[in-house]
Amino acid sequence: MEKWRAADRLLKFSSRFASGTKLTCTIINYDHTHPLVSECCFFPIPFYCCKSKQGKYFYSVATTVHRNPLFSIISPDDISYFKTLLGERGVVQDALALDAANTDWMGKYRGSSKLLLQPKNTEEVSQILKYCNSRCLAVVPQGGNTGLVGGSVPVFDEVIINVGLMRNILSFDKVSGVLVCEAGCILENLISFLDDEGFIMPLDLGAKGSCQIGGNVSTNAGGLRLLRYGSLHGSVLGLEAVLANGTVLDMLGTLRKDNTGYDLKHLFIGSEGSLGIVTKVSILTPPKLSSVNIAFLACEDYTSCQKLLLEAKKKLGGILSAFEFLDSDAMSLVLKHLDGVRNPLPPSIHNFYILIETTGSNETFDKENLEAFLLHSVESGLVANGVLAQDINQASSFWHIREGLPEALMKAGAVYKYDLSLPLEKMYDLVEEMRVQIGPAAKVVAYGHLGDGNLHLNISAPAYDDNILAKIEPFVYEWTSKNRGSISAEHGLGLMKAAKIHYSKSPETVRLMIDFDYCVFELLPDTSCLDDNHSIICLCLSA
Ligand SMILES: O=C(O)CC[C@@H](O)C(=O)O
Ligand SMILES: [Zn+2]
Repeated sequence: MEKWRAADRLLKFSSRFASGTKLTCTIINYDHTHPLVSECCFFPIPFYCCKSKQGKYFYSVATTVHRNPLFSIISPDDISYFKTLLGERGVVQDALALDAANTDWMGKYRGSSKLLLQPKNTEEVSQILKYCNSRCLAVVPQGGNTGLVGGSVPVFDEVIINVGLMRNILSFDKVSGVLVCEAGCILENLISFLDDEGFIMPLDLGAKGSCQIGGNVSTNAGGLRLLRYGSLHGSVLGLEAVLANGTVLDMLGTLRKDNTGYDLKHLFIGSEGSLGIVTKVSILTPPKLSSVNIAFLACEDYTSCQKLLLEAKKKLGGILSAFEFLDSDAMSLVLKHLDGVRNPLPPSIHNFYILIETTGSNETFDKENLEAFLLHSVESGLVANGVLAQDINQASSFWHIREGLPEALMKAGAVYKYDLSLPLEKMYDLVEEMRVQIGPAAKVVAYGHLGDGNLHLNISAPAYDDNILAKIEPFVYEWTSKNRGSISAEHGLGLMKAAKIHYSKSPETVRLMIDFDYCVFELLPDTSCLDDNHSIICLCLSA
């Protein structure tokens, strides 16, 4: 009987979910003979919790190809209900718009939703969720759909709820620097609003032109300024969220200090929409500092990059606002595939490139400080070559090299993306070992936020190929786990890594997450559980 334990546990969990909850399940290292899992081992499978007419809960499993017939299909009555609730504009059934919403930014994950809903306020979000819950309609929350791990698109035909029409800035307090806004605000719009007010967002990332702040918060997006301003767990002072059953949770505080009980907002930051839909956010923003300086440097070895980071922290201190790196393969790729990009340090290609940004309030001092740092780094042999941006255009051309990498990779062909946190001293060992592991079949391209230990390991190949994938995984996850890294530094788990959580979280931690979610939220989030044999059963809430 031992061998049925994983499946039994799955069954036990299923009775805990609200009827209509759709889950994705992957069973790893488990006996293939159980009827439940025999056909679906090693694949994420949709898993539905249903309520029978007698009120008894049961589960039903479909393969990745077949949709579970027990799960409700959108009916004309549902459409009428949503049109009455949201108006024509809020109910999108147009094929082109749906295709865009069903497909992730990389074109790698694709759902088949027939319905996209666009609520205009929290009450509408609440009504939608209450209705979908009662009708057994699966939903998937979506922001700007810029995610890289398949977390923002439907797995099958879930109703997509996009809060993009909820884009009002509700208040801004100059003295405290607290901005309160709706979840659908585009990050770049918030950045320019704050710029006019003399403030900045503590968050900046390449996808700023289309990502939404609700999605940023739900995925705990890291980005380029984390080194200076910390993670969103520090900057987000409050939020409002709607649970799967329609309950609105008002946690929209604007206070820096509030020690009254558990700080529940933190559960929503980074929970990838699994606990509910974030509808409003209050965020602490720092004042804009007048002097921004950027240097683009080259190092010949990874040890020098690490030493340079330490020196930068010591010599530039509080004004250091970014420390990004790319290796020579990343540089070659960006030069080849992005129009108008040129190497600021011609003519030769160096092994590593570092972008250092300082942000301060004393223009003369800050510039001289960075110049002196650069000079000293060249003299001491840490830096092979370097250049300081002379104007804003040159500064943005430096940033373009780093921020343009995801786009350059897309242009180069197929790409396998890994977003890892690793101890700094080990980080580049993985890249080198991966090169040996992969051989000539693909290019291993490394870049990332060196200042906060976040490596973006990208494997670029002419086309997707299972043989290449088999060389990458589970090697990359095992390596990361062995070195006590995280398999998701800032992109989240999504569909890509929901089943891999055990590489970064202990069985006890994962089990606590699940038990907690059941007790408090009466649902299961995008997470995993372990059976008693330490096989992994991963469950990922889509509704
Ligand atoms: O392309 C990637 O792997 C990382 C994307 C993004 O997080 C970045 O830092 O540019
Ligand atoms: Zn990043």
